[in-house]
This record gives sequence, structure tokens and C-alpha cells, in this order.
Amino acid sequence: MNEEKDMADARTILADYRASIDNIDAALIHMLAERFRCTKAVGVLKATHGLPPADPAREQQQIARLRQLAKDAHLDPDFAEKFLNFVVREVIRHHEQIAATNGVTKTN
Ligand SMILES: C=C(O[C@@H]1C=C(C(=O)O)C=C[C@H]1O)C(=O)O
Repeated sequence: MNEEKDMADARTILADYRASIDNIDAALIHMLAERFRCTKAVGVLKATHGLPPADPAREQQQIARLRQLAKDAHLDPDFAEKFLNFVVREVIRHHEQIAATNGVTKTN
């Protein structure tokens, strides 16, 4: 029956989209893991040189850059900014932890 075939076709298409979604999610996890590996090293560098965990000027530059990249890619720039802020908050939390355990205190 046609309805059954339509439904079977829809399920095939859905499974195909989901296979791509699974690959994309795996790539996102690997990219995030690599980014956090890098930012943790930045946290150690900052802590051992008495640099502050957060750098608001750098964050503003990144927000502007990512908003433009999002616009060019037809992704909502507000979403891109929220996502970056979410990630950066976690990075700063790591940096504060690293500074608390390995940090030097700057006297000047
Ligand atoms: C990684 C850094 O530390 C913090 C985290 C940032 C990030 O995750 O992109 C950017 C600026 C800093 O607030 C850095 O200073 O580069």
C-alpha cells in the first residue's frame, strides 16, 4: 500500500539524517575535547605566570569573530554567542581551579 511505502521511505530518510547527526555530534565532542585540552594548557601557563583566568578583551574579539562566521554560515549569531559564552564560562572555571592549586601570586 502507498501509505506504508511512504512511511518506510520516510524512516529510511530519517535514519540517513540521523547517521549524519551522529557523525556531526561525534566530531563536536572531539573538537570540544581538543579545545579543552588546549585551554587547560593555557590555564597552567596563566597560573604559573600570575596571569588572570579571564581575558574579557579576548572574549569580545572572539564573540565578534564568531558572530560574523555564524552570519556567513546562516547560523543564528545569538546562538553562536550563547554557545561560546557557555564554553568560555567552563574554561574560566578550569583556570580558576588550576590557579588555586598551581598558581603563583603576583606581587607587582
Ligand atoms: C583561553 C583563554 O582563557 C579564557 C577563555 C577563553 C576561551 O575559551 O576562548 C578566552 C579568553 C579567556 O577569558 C585565553 O585567554 O585565551
